[in-house]
Order: sequence, then structure tokens, then C-alpha cells
Amino acid sequence: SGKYAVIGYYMLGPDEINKYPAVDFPVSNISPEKAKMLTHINYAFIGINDKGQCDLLKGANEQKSAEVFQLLTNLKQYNANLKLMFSVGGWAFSNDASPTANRFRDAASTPAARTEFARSCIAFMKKHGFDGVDLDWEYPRKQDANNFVALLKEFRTQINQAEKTSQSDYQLTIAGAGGAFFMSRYYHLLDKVVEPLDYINLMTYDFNGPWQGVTKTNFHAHLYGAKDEPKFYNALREVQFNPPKSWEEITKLFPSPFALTADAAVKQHLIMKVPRNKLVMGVPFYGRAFRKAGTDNYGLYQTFNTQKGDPYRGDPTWLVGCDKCVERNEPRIATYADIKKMLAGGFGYKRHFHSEAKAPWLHNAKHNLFVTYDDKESMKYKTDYIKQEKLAGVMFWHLGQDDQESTLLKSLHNGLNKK
Ligand SMILES: CC1=[NH+][C@H]2[C@@H](O1)O[C@H](CO)[C@@H](O)[C@@H]2O
Repeated sequence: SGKYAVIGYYMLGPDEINKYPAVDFPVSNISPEKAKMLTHINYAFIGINDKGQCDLLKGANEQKSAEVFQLLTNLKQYNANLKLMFSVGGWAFSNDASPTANRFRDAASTPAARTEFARSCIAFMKKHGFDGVDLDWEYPRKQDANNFVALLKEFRTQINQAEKTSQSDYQLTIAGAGGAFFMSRYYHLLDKVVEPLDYINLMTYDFNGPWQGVTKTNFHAHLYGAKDEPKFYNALREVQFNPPKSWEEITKLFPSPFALTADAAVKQHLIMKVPRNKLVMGVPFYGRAFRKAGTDNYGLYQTFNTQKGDPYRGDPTWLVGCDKCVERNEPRIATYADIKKMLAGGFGYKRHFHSEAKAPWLHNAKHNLFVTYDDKESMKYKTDYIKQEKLAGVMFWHLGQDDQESTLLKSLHNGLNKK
């Protein structure tokens, strides 16, 4: 591994754990070659139980989970520098509409709750041989922001203590908002959020998707804005800064409307003095598909009509050529591996590449489909960007979505470590 972080999430749901290894992407698919290209693997996800402690997600078998964790930590035999982290929360577990939305809020809400939450996570980390904790709270609300900072400080205190007693070095990271809307909830404290962390993994993807319902098809993880793309109101204009910023400073720092992009998210973090060597750019190994996309402009920036909401309800077969989408009952998300098959299968997809946004997309004129994703061409621009902006490295969601040849992981590794 070179000097840049390459942080890959490894995702298994509770049902997959219980039927392990009969899953799409068992740990054995992480070959020695892949393990050598990674600096961190973040296991997703661990939950928070109703006592406010780190715990397996509901329904995950203890024994099977421990076996999977053991397989993951065994990967260090291929790469002694590899760090195994576990990630707490994630969108499904912690978003405002989730049945468990209060778990992070409660666990961060008092000194006693924060101490117990951190204690339990560090005990979990030691029990299973992990090298650190990644907190993936999506997202602290404005009223949670101070508690969020206090929680991260408590984790840092206890991790430092754990390092002393066991001569190890553990890490603390978070998955942070990539879009200004969620970012604006804790943006005023961003420098204090990052202070206790080793890295902040920016979720610089999911900028656009069918959940909006009323907007246009657009890229979900593009690096730069395009002059004619649909723009968004900049929620950072509403942030209450302390000390306050003048309105003219605010309008200068936060142009609105603006293009929601990875570059915008990085620059917004730099405005708050987040150190570059803690900033990790997230990239997706999956694409997002829009149904009934307008036919102009090869489907780009067009109206569409695709079911919103989690989980998906409706016809799972409309993303032609994506057999796995039917299996997963989720035609709005295609893995990079699915997309390669869709492109190669003669289903009528045509690849385009946007010269300003530095992003590819697929248009299927026969079926009125638009798919936004990343491939090695866009990853090259992103790794060049990471090097030019002197960021800490790259994170990606997730390992199981790459193709057999590890095309995307190789593009990240080579882009960051080769001239
Ligand atoms: C690290 C991370 N946490 C979130 C985020 O990435 O995006 C994924 C795809 O939308 C989502 O499934 C996951 O829960």
C-alpha cells in the first residue's frame, strides 16, 4: 500500500451472515492481490442495541459473525499494514425515517450514555481483533451536533487509553455527508468534529437519485459541475457560524444555486479548515438507474419517473440486463459488475462521458433508461484530484460491487500509487 489511504467497505447483511458462505461476495473473494491494494477494510454494519451499546445487527448470528470477523482479520497475512475497522450504523440503520433513528441520538445524548457507548464499541473491537471504529451516523441533526462532537471526543479519549494499555494503534473515523443539505446539520462544528478523527470519509456520492422524484436525471457522484446541469440551493447559507459571518462573506463562500459535486464537498470542508490529510474522498462502485427518462440530451438532465422510498416497491425488472437487480428487488442500483454486463449484453445501452463533469453515463433509448456510475475513466480524474488536492486518500462503497477483475479497485490503487 502506498502513502494514500484506500478504504473499502465490506458489506454483509444479517441474513447473509447467517447463510455464510453462500453469499455473492464471501471474504475469500478478497484475494491477496486485492488485500495488498487496500489500507483499510470497513466491515458494514454493526448496530447499537437498545442499551446503547455496540452490538451485532438484529438477527445476525453471534457465532457466524465471529467467524466472518476472523476471516477478515486473517487477511492481514497478505498485507501487514491492512487495518480492519467496523462501521457502526449506516443509512438504513440511522436515517431519520429508520425505526432505529434514535439509537445514535440516545447514545450521544448524555455523558453516561456516551461513555458506555464508546466503552462497548472498544470492547467489541478488542474482542474481535479490529483495528478501529468507523461511525456512520446518517446524520446527526442540528440539535445533535454538540452531542456528536462530545461523542467523538469520548471515543478518542477511550481509544487513546486502549492504545496505551495494549500497545496497539487504533483508529477512529466517520463517514461524513457529501451533500450540503445533510452537511449543513453539523457544518458549523466541522473543525471540532474532525479534530478527534484520523479520517473523515466523505460520502461524495448519492448526489442524485430517484428519491428526489421531482428533479432531473443527473450524475450521482460527479467530480466537477457542468455549466448547464440542474443546480441546487446551497443549504450552507443557513448555517449559524460562531463567530457569525457577514452575509456578504456567506454569499461569497457558499454560491447558490450550485452544482452538488465531489469537488464542492471537498472545498466546503477546506473552508472549515479540515486538514487535507484527514480528508478522504468517497467513490461509488455502484450506479443509480432512472426509469422513464426523457430522450433529449441522451437522457441527461431529463425528467424521469422512478419509485422513491426504501425498500423498493414495484416492478424489479425494468433495468434491462441487470439480472441481479431482480434478485435484489432493487432495479435503481446496479453494481459496477452489473453495468459491465449490461453494456456488453446488447441490451441497447450506449456509454457517454461528460467532458466537464468527468463522469460517464449509460443511455438506453429503446427503454428510456439513464444510469449514472463510475468507471476507470472517471476514477482516473478522481485519483488525479486526490493527489493534486493532497487529500488523505479514497474510500469506496463497496468491495462486493466491483467486477471479477477488480477493475475499479485497481484503477484507484494504480491512480494513487503509480506516476
Ligand atoms: C459508508 C456508507 N454508508 C451509506 C453510504 O455509504 O451509502 C451507501 C449507498 O447509498 C449506503 O448503503 C450506506 O449505508
